[in-house]
Amino acid sequence: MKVTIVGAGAVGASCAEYIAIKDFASEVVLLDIKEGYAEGKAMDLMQTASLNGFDTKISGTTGDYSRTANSDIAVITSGIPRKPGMTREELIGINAGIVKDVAANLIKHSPNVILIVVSNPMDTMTYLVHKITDLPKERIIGMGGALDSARFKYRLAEALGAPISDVDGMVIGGHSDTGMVPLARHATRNSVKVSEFLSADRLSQVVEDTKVGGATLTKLLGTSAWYAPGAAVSALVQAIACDQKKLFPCSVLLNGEYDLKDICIGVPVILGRNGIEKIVKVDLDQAEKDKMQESAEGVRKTNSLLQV
Ligand SMILES: NC(=O)C1=CN([C@@H]2O[C@H](COP(=O)(O)OP(=O)(O)OC[C@H]3O[C@@H](n4cnc5c(N)ncnc54)[C@H](O)[C@@H]3O)[C@@H](O)[C@H]2O)C=CC1
Ligand SMILES: O=C([O-])CC(=O)C(=O)O
Repeated sequence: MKVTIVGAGAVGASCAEYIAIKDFASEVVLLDIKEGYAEGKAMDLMQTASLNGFDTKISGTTGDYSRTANSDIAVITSGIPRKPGMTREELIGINAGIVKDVAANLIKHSPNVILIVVSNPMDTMTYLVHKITDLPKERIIGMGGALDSARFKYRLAEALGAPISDVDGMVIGGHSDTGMVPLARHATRNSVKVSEFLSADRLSQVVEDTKVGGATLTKLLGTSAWYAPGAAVSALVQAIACDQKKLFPCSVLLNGEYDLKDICIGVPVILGRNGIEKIVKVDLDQAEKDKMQESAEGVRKTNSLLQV
């Protein structure tokens, strides 16, 4: 199993580290445009192999896509992150050009690749990759919901005073400060609805804290987060590589599902060796449906800025 990660920055390197530690891939190639950067990150990570006990071979290259040839899975983490006070949508001007170029290069050398798009604004970048490539839609996956759901579980556990392993919950919708739709009505503590433990006010605080999860960390760190994003990407890569048939919310191209068409937005999917193996329909009530449509409007507004 060969995995390429383009963009050896904070998220790309974190993702490579988690993939290596989980030890399911034979090879990880890091590629960056900054001279020597991917090579340096790869060497540093390889020097953790004997300490962390993995056999995954990690290598780095400055811009040589021939080294990525025949990748099974490729992750796009190239592009600029936001600074405090910015929205993800403001990154579109620079990141659209980068993602376009990177996706074309990856597919040229690995026509059978499954692409995971991470660069922001992620739903729009995922849509862009659909527009400019002819990869089947099952092989283009945007990562956002897996991370947002992990943050939702963190906030739920905090409010409940419970261990995170007791908590389950999912976030669908757009990966943006206003567009996320945390499914609070469906969240559980060991099968019991969280509304049995939390007041409506406390639960809506959890929802709001979840939606601004990325912005909160960007303010604290001066740039956006990388550990949880890297872990979330590695979980998707593992689900595909190991044919796990796991369910994650991912940004995928919809054709009528959730009453949406010609848009990439977060919905629950089953991930396996073929990429997106199924889009899962969750029963939403009217308020949740309305939030999903509102979220889609926001994503469409950003999509309209694309020049494709
Ligand atoms: N979808 C999600 O849930 C998340 C998305 N992100 C996004 O991921 C992206 C990366 O974030 P960080 O790793 O923190 O940024 P970073 O600045 O640490 O790393 C980005 C890397 O991309 C490289 N790069 C730029 N243009 C390139 C090109 N044409 N080819 C190859 N490499 C290129 C840069 O040299 C840099 O090393 C950002 O757009 C950020 O907003 C970050 C966290 C979560
Ligand atoms: O907040 C950001 O800009 C990066 C990101 O998408 C996240 O951490 O959720």
